[in-house]
Amino acid sequence: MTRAMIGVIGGSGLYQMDSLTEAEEHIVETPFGRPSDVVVTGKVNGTQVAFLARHGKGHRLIPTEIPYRANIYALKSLGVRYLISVSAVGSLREEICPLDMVLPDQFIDLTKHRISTFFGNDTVAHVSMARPVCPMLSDLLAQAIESQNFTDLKLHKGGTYVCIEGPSFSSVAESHWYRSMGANIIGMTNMPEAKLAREAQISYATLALATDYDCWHPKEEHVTADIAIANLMKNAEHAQSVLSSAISLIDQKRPISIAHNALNSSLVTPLAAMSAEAGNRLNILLQ
Ligand SMILES: CSC[C@H]1O[C@H](OP(=O)(O)O)[C@H](O)[C@@H]1O
Ligand SMILES: Nc1ncnc2[nH]cnc12
Repeated sequence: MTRAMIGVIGGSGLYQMDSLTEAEEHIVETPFGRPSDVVVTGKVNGTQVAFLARHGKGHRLIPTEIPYRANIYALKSLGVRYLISVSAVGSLREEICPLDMVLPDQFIDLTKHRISTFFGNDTVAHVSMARPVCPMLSDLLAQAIESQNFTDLKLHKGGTYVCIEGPSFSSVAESHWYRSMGANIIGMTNMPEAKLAREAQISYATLALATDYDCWHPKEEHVTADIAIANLMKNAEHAQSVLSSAISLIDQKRPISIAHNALNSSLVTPLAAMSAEAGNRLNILLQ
């Protein structure tokens, strides 16, 4: 099967990569089931990339239903070492306007119904999530955004993404509560995705695209799916050009990431003490 060092997970509004040539679709089976959709491999400016639509083509999966483990495992089994997550988010800050881009560097996980680890069943590991985003990868995304000279949006480097279970949007009280926690943006999908990427030793960074002001803002309309979707289309167009440029930069620089050897200091169960089945299951993550 074709291998790719760089992976892209496309969120709401981003169901394919326009710049991908020589596209091949792969139905990937994993010990954690099938991913959200086929993984599409192909070339962007000559660099091999693997793309996966997080909600499936046609947006069929609510955030709770997304097979996060299968998605990350499938990408890792295709050779992915750098993963760009593209996500629609609500803004929890006045200065982050709809259409702006944010490169979050922290997450708060408020999800309730998702399995957030590959471990268990005979294997124990505790990875560090102190710095969940790879700073070098995020810097390359920033360079790619700046190289586009967008005039209609701002880039915000850093910030905290609070991840809720959804699929309903928040109440006004919750929205104020997230602001009081110090969160800057809100979404429903980056957890447990970022945790699983770390367990799979994949460098992870999010390109967050603001669609709305959630519902805390005294003057702006409370978010609805229609409001978010109206901005998603413009955001997706911006994201396509950023991705092409970021992929070339990542291929040139291939930055070292703490994620790449995250399991060196985190695996508690010695490989020799695991069952053969558990060892095989984790083999891909350990590569
Ligand atoms: C259609 S707006 C709400 C939807 O968009 C975000 O998804 P993604 O991160 O995949 O772009 C948000 O988390 C919700 O799932
Ligand atoms: N306000 C919001 N809350 C949660 N997820 C979102 N995705 C886009 N806007 C959002």
